[in-house]
Amino acid sequence: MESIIKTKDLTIAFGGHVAVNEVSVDIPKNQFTSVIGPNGAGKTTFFNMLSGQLTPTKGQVFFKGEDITKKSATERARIGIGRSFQITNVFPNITVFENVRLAIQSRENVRFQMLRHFTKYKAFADEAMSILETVLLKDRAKALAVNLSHGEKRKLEIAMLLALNTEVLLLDEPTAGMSLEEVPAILDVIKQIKEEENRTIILIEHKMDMVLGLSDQVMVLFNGEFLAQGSPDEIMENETVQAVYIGGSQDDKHTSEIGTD
Ligand SMILES: Nc1ncnc2c1ncn2[C@@H]1O[C@H](COP(=O)(O)OP(=O)(O)OP(=O)(O)O)[C@@H](O)[C@H]1O
Repeated sequence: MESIIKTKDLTIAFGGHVAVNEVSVDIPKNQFTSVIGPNGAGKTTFFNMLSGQLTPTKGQVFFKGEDITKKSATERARIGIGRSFQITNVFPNITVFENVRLAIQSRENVRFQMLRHFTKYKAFADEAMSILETVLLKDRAKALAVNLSHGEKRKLEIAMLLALNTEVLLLDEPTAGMSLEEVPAILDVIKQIKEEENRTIILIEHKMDMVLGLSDQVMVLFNGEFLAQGSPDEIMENETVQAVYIGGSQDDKHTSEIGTD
């Protein structure tokens, strides 16, 4: 299987604490890979090193064979690695539509300077509406971002990530904090993206049922260490994974399935 992202001995320490320890993995191209592991396993820290928000203490990140370890998050977005925006990147006092349109415009400005004439504006506007339709947020296009529910804000984050139009989408717990009614809608969105677009999706998720239903590949981290990688079935059958993660105490199990953040 062709890999798109590769890590070699990826390590980061905060003070004396090693949060990610010598993780070497291949993330397959055009596949859906989920990163799972109990709270504090190092999932978000690992993601931050893929997206360029954090610089590793040791080790390397490769994208299509190129060493990108020293590239900034902006440079990585430009070459094709996009990460779901935190809500701080959304302008609260403009509409949902305008947020997405501006994200598209910023993407285009990054690639080439363009004249802002009406046809270009219309192309951006049409694309923004199409993305909002994909993420099931078209009905809220005219709402101010500040007035969205938590679940709608997560959808807007995904919309803005799609607006970047990157080859790789990094999604960090897209359903975190959502109400139970909102989760299926966002699952549909992710399924739709997976089925319709030729993209590599890498997702951090606590909800095991979601991971198993959506993923082609699952990667397990535990205490900052790489534990296993394989198909959902292989991961479920892996005895080490069962011992430290799935078969943990009821409290651990609850935490890993439901998530706390
Ligand atoms: N900036 C930081 N400074 C110090 N310690 C950090 C920092 N970021 C993460 N850590 C520590 O690194 C470890 C891994 O954290 P990380 O957030 O990556 O785990 P996680 O698997 O994403 O957890 P969760 O599922 O709870 O989000 C934790 O022990 C955390 O406290």
